Amino acid sequence: MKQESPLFLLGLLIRLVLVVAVLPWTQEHWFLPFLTHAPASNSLDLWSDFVASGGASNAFPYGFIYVIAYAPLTVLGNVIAGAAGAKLGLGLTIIALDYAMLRTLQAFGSRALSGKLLLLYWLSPITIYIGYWHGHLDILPTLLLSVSLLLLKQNRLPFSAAFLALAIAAKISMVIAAPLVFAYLWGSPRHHKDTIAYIAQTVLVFLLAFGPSALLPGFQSMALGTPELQKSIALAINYGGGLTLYLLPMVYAGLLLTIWRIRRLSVNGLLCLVGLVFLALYILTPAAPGWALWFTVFLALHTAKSGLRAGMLYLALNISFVALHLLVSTGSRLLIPPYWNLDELSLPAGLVPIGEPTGWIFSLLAVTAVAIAIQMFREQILQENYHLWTRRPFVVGIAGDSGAGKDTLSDLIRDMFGRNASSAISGDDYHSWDRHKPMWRALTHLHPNANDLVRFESDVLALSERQTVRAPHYDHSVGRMTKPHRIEPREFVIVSGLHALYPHTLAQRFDLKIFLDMHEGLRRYFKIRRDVKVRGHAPEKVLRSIEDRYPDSRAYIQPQKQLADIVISLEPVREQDVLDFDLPPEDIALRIRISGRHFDSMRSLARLLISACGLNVIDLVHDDGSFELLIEGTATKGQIGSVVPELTPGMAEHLALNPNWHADQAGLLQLVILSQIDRVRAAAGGRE
Ligand SMILES: Nc1ncnc2c1ncn2[C@@H]1O[C@H](COP(=O)(O)OP(=O)(O)O)[C@@H](O)[C@H]1O
Ligand SMILES: O=C(COP(=O)(O)O)[C@H](O)[C@H](O)COP(=O)(O)O
Repeated sequence: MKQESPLFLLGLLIRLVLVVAVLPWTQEHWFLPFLTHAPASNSLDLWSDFVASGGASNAFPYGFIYVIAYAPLTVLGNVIAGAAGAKLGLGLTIIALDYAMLRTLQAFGSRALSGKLLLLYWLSPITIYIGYWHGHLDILPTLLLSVSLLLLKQNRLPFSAAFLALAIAAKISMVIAAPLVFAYLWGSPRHHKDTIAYIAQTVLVFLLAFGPSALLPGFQSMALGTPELQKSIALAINYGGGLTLYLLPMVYAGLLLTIWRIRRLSVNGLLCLVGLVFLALYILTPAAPGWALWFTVFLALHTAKSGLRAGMLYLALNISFVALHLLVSTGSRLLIPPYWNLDELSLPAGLVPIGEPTGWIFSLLAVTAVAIAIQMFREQILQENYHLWTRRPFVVGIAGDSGAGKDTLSDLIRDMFGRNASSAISGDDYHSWDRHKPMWRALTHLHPNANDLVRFESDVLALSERQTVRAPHYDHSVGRMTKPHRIEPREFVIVSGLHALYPHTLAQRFDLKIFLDMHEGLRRYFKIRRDVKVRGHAPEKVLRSIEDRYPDSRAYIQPQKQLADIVISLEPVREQDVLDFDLPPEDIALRIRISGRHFDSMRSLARLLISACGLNVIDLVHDDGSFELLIEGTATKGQIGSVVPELTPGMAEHLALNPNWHADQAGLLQLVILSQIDRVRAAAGGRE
């Protein structure tokens, strides 16, 4: 075991002492007799055989998943050392599963959370009470479900589905988590298409894992006939006249609707909702103490990420839970002197309560649980930055002169987030006339009046409000308007165009405003090569149009630079390279010059580019707080991708499953934009 920290050793010591020194009533009267009888059973129907041998009819309402997990060490211990060995074997199995649970929780969070989870989970009075004093075996389904959610976070969907199925096969009540997982997948752009397959895999593995037990009469009567499922409607408001309001189903439906409303839930948000569902199940039904473990793992994770107030609430919940169940649930008896029977404690007789003391304690527990639920929902769902700006798209505006690289940068951004999470709209599609119209003798494309900026602005605003638009389309290969095309609203909307930042009301709507201020010689090089080779123009016509457009560029394009959050310029390292229009672009070494006002986000990028990619990065911070960053050198796609987790840890769930990172300055531009989007995310109230 890797956890040598004092807190871990303390938790392990407490567990070992309790395993040795106390015998829980549930284990003594139910679980140990059933598990030690299993080898003697002469049929697969362990449950019928056990009852026929005089065992309790409700001793082990669990299927083969539980038997496979808990029987080996229990039976081995029984063979070696009789009842004491069986108890030790079962106790060690619970500790092993508990340790796996701790490691799974630590895998969810960053390293900083590992220490907190030792305190919040490994030393939680709830987890110790349930597993070692009350003796319930709920750690198994809880662990299986948590592993399923961790695999989901790691995008390993088939394995996640399998573990979800095993969790439900282990404990049917776990099924209430399944619709939440399915709704998360359905609302996620990166996993939407995998939802049906995930559900099918879950059902298939469940049938394989649960089927063998479910076919056995003994299991049916012991496990399926129990009143457990009835408990889910136990708390109801009866209005009379046959009208009853079932509270748990109502709360559950509300949480499911929350996922539907949020559209793009993060895994953190899903974990929070699963924890809330289990918390509601515990508070709104006469739940067995073991059910509290199901929500405790999620509350521990939330508390580890939250602050002191969450910690105090979590402590109050733990204390009230243990106090309540020491009074109302079976416990243990001591196996060492003075051999006290502690399986049922009660308050001192002299205490004259007002009402039921346990009622007061349970009410305190319920109030604490509701307070935690509200805080979790607020912090992990409402405030969680994912929700803040997945309610509306994140809109990036890119302006610049003709040939400055607007469409190229738009594609580079979409390569990071994926086409199913990003949409693009181009100002070129809003030219007022086709290429060969006589109007172009009076106006250039750079003049605002030569473009339908009213419709351009209206369509961009519609997309930013999550409305689908039918945009016009200008086909550069033929030089005229063709069939309009649908643009769906996605999480990221990339707006590029000569006048993208020109309408002030439009510029205010952008979350990130970029101006491309390409080196003039390089721009001419790129524009001539593109307009001649791709758009079919004559070289002399392109050169003439560059000159003719210069006044409009100064009047309408360049002023947009002032509105930009960041100005990006591409420059040739060797000026003479761009004079040779026949020189292939890949032979031209480029340098990126960035200027803006938010240098902090650029500082961490600069540091990473130097350390991880060995690039030459010079940063200049001016007296007015603005900065310039010069980046020169080459980087492989692998280096670009390797920088991302450290540069923008909070962006992981927004990126495509397999982002298309580019090499060299195209990849560097991707990192610059990603770090700027992350900066805006953090400023919008995000954390991490
Ligand atoms: N960062 C870049 N790296 C390499 N080539 C670029 C880059 N930006 C633009 N180009 C090239 O310059 C030409 C014009 O780019 P484009 O994106 O069409 O500009 P705009 O959309 O601003 O008119 C294209 O041929 C493109 O390949
Ligand atoms: O200046 C531009 C704007 O496009 P961009 O910013 O992409 O250069 C183009 O010349 C016009 O769109 C007309 O296109 P065409 O020259 O094909 O008629």
